[in-house]
Amino acid sequence: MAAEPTLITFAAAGVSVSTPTGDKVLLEPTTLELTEHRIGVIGANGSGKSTLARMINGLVTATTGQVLVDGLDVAKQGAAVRRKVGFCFTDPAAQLVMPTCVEDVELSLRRTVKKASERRARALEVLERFGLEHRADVSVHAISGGQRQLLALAGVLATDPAIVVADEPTTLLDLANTRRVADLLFGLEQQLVLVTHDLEQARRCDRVIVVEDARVRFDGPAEAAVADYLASVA
Ligand SMILES: Nc1ncnc2c1ncn2[C@@H]1O[C@H](COP(=O)(O)OP(=O)(O)OP(=O)(O)O)[C@@H](O)[C@H]1O
Repeated sequence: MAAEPTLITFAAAGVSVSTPTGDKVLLEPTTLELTEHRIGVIGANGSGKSTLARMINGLVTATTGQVLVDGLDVAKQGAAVRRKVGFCFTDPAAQLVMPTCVEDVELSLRRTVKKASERRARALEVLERFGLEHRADVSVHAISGGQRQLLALAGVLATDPAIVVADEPTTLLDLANTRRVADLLFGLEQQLVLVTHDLEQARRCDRVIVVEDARVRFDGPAEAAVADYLASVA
């Protein structure tokens, strides 16, 4: 039997987010503690899902309240938090910056593997795990959209983060690649926070948060959450 994953705690206490000018509230005061293995976040476009997800690694800072990840204050210990949290963007182009696939994974490993030859070897191992070893020396622009998303995930997972936050990681993918990326995410031992419009993926989560108009509308078991969301758009 697979070992139980180590779950870290994301805790938001009275957290709200407003635009810098204060003219728009992006997240109403929210208190949450996320300790489940797989947590889904669903809701309409513009409801505030990404805002919530981005707070977990400090990409969005709370205007009020405190966000803790495994006891670390995101506002004060941002670098330590980001070492624990791997963030995967909807569009892999947002995180693929090196010319070739292997170089991009090597970039992720720069802090943890100091020796260049070891870094190359580790990056090649990571590519193999994702079925991309034959693309190692290919340009990141010359691989398919599905492969790019897998490569972006490979770069995130290469650093072995304690928690993986994925913001609509399959939105740009076809059905086969959607399944491949989703299976990979749901096969992770790490804690997963998954923002998604894919209700099948939401149903695979242990807990689902429904966001509506910058507030949590529902928070509970997957089936009940999906039913609540569907009712809200009926
Ligand atoms: N920096 C910002 N300045 C102003 N408005 C912002 C900013 N960031 C987000 N917003 C607005 O906040 C609202 C919530 O955005 P967010 O990206 O969290 O929504 P979402 O639920 O993830 O949407 P989608 O499903 O379309 O990705 C949107 O109306 C968005 O335009």
